[in-house]
Amino acid sequence: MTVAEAVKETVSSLAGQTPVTESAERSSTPASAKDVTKPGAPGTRTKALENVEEEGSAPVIWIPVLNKGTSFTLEERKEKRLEGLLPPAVESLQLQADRVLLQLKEDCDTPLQQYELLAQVAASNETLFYKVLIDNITMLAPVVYTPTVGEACQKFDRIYRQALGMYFDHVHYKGRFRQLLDHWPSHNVQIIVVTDGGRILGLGDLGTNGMGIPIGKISLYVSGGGFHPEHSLPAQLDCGTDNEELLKDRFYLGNKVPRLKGEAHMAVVDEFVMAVKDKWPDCLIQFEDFQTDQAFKILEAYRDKVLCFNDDIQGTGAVVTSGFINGMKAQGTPIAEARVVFYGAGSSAVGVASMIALLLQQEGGTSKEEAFKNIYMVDSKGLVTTSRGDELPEHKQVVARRDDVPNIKDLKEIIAHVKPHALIGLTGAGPSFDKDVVEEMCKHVERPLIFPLSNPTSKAEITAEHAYEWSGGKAIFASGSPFDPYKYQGKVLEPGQANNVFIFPGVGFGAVMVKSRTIQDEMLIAAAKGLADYVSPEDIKKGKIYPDLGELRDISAVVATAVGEEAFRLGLAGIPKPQDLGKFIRSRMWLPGQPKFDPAKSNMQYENGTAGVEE
Ligand SMILES: O=C([O-])CC(=O)C(=O)O
Ligand SMILES: [Mg+2]
Repeated sequence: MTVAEAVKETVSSLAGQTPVTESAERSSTPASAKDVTKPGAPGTRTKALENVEEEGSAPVIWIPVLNKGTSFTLEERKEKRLEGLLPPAVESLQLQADRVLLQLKEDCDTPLQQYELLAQVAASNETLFYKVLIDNITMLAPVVYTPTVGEACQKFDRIYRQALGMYFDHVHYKGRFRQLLDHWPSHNVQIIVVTDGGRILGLGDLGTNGMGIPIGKISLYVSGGGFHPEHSLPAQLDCGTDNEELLKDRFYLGNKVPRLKGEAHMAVVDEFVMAVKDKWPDCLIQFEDFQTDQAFKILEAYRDKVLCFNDDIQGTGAVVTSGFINGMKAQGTPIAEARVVFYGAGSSAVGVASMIALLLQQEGGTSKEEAFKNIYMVDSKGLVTTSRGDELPEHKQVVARRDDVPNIKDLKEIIAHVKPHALIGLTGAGPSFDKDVVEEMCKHVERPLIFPLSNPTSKAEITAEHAYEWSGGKAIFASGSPFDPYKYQGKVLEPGQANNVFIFPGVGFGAVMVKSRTIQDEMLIAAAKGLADYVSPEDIKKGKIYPDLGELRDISAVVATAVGEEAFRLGLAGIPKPQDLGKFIRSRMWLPGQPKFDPAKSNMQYENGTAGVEE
């Protein structure tokens, strides 16, 4: 006798009735106890009951994007056949959120435990997850995102409970990616963050463990940018891994094959991009944490063809450009005169340098060559020059110095030679700005910009404490991972967070809402300026050059509007121009507990005279 039959027999004997029919029992009795998956356990995105499978729909409490859990009213429980599937209390979303907050505070000893708890909530009830995240973004961004997400990626295969996104596995499914996309339950995906795990933060090749990054970025696209969760998709390209430890790890979840290189790698990326464009032509693809060479190749291949950008090259480029604009204001240095030393010459460093050079071009009316004259890149061999005798990869050739600079290797000596206004660390290598380096910076500029941007915290080039102590409290400090405020001689100094989280949610939302065909660097400069203007002149004078993360939603609305405006200016937007673009953007930002935006119910006015009709 199967479990289902046993249950039926018990039910009918208790009720003194003939056995209930299959259809009459379908919302209460599992066909097989083995098949029943509790909400939040693996497999809930799909079907868990045999009879449900036949009918093609699972109870709504098992679909994370639709589940409201104990918030379903008695009427809804009746209508959706949920009676008996929930405890009696009908709770508000706020009360549900209070419970999660209590659990986060009282039941979790470490940020990683909080990460795991939140992942569990996300896997069963996305509305609740986003309510908690949005209302507590300052406290929880460091949990779902940098720096805790770094640890979560390192341990992804150990703490794994839920897929939470899609995996494009080249070993088993190459040639079938388009078909795989049809398995994703949402029919309208507007934003995808994709990685191949090749260079996760400053932690190197983490293979499929890198999936934590798309999941974390997507949670900020929704909480910070305003996308509806149903319109978002975290994606992992499994291209193998060269990480020896993972290859030996019995829990590792990816294919244990060497990482694809060159054309074979590009073929997998290409199949993915083409599949997405075929299924969701207006969807934005954000490339994330690919190895430097591949990151540039991928960006060059698609930047003018499809709606996409690379967050490490362009997102980081824009966020640092924003801090640079405000930092120069705080210093009183005209932008066109500012000299910048980059410690590191990977994708992010070259991305930031190129973005700052574009700003210098725009502001100073200079040529590209002229703009690059104020930029000095340093890699493991010292100053990057065309004359130092090694063969430079393409991305370094753009930023290599062509003039007659000496071949210096030591960072302190380079600073003594260049006398920079800003020192930007993007090595991914950990502490490297020592006391001598900071003191040398201070010899030439009253308030030097010191930006240790490598993530997570352990990879930062210098801590806030050291930067403030060694500069006598003078440094204008911003880091990629958050640092706590620091008390220097009785004065509380607030480190800024120069993380692309201030840029990507707004850039993505703005570009998608105006249906931009592509994303151009001018749009990222517009984002950088929008972010820079968000900070008040009084704060800038005090050395506070970035806003607070607590304002992320409002910041993203401002960034999205600036990006949308620029898309219209460049002739890339695919909708008529709304009379009030800011209002248009804000009206579309989703909040938990609210229905999806319905264009039919909107009465937006457009510059071309149309009204009401939107998409
Ligand atoms: O994820 C972050 O915090 C910023 C980023 O893109 C990186 O470090 O690769
Ligand atoms: Mg990144």
